[in-house]
Amino acid sequence: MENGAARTAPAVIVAIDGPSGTGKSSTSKAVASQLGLSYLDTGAQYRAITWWMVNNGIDLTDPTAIADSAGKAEIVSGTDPANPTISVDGVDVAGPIRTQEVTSKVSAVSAVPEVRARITELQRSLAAEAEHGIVVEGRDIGTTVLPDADLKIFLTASPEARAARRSGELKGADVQATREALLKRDAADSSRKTSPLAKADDAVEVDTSDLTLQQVIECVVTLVGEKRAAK
Ligand SMILES: Nc1ncnc2c1ncn2[C@@H]1O[C@H](COP(=O)(O)OP(=O)(O)OP(=O)(O)O)[C@@H](O)[C@H]1O
Ligand SMILES: Nc1ccn([C@H]2C[C@H](O)[C@@H](COP(=O)(O)O)O2)c(=O)n1
Repeated sequence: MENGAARTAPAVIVAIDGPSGTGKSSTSKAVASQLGLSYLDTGAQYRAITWWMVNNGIDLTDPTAIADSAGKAEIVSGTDPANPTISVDGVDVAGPIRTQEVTSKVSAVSAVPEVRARITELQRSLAAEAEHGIVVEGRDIGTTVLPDADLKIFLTASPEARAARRSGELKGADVQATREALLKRDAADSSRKTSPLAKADDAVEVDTSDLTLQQVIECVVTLVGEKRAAK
């Protein structure tokens, strides 16, 4: 659908969840662009708060210290799918939040209930402000952040496919080590007490292991079209 046509369609809220490397960001950004919707990468928000805590010397082995500083950083997300942005206290952190250090620490920070409450509030207000609708991707969007979303998708892929994708991105990183790191983060994200990574009962599960990115995008665009037609 052209963007002009999308503007006349009813606003739609799409939640896309799933483990790391299943294609959430790539799919969500493309679907939002194609349909004229806003786009929110919630993982970037958890990474941003983790980056702030690392930079401010917070002891990340101490959940109380994490909880005490959960409200201190000002996190701002730009929701244009053509130019998604993320800043902390006015500093563009799009690059720094992707370091190995932040990646290895984000699960510990995002497991703390006070952090989740703060970030969930931000996510809900961004979704409420999105005039034409929004695609929000993460781990708990369909189950917790936006339980009334019009469409919920849960993307999966085999650990092998996900590791191969990520190793390609990291230019020759060891596939086995990448696979272990992905599985370790998934285990931590799935086993935390507060809003763990989980498929909502009413989510559509899409296994992307043997699909091209384009096929996944087309599948989600079709599902959004069906939901809109039924509205
Ligand atoms: N269906 C697909 N086939 C092949 N490669 C894909 C597919 N989907 C995504 N990719 C590639 O896999 C990599 C990871 O995708 P993406 O960042 O969208 O995943 P993600 O689920 O958002 O991961 P994370 O949760 O870790 O941020 C990217 O390089 C992307 O281009
Ligand atoms: N809704 C969300 C989104 C992300 N997280 C946490 C768990 C992830 O390991 C981390 C980074 O996410 P990514 O950039 O890999 O998508 O953030 C979460 O707990 N809830």
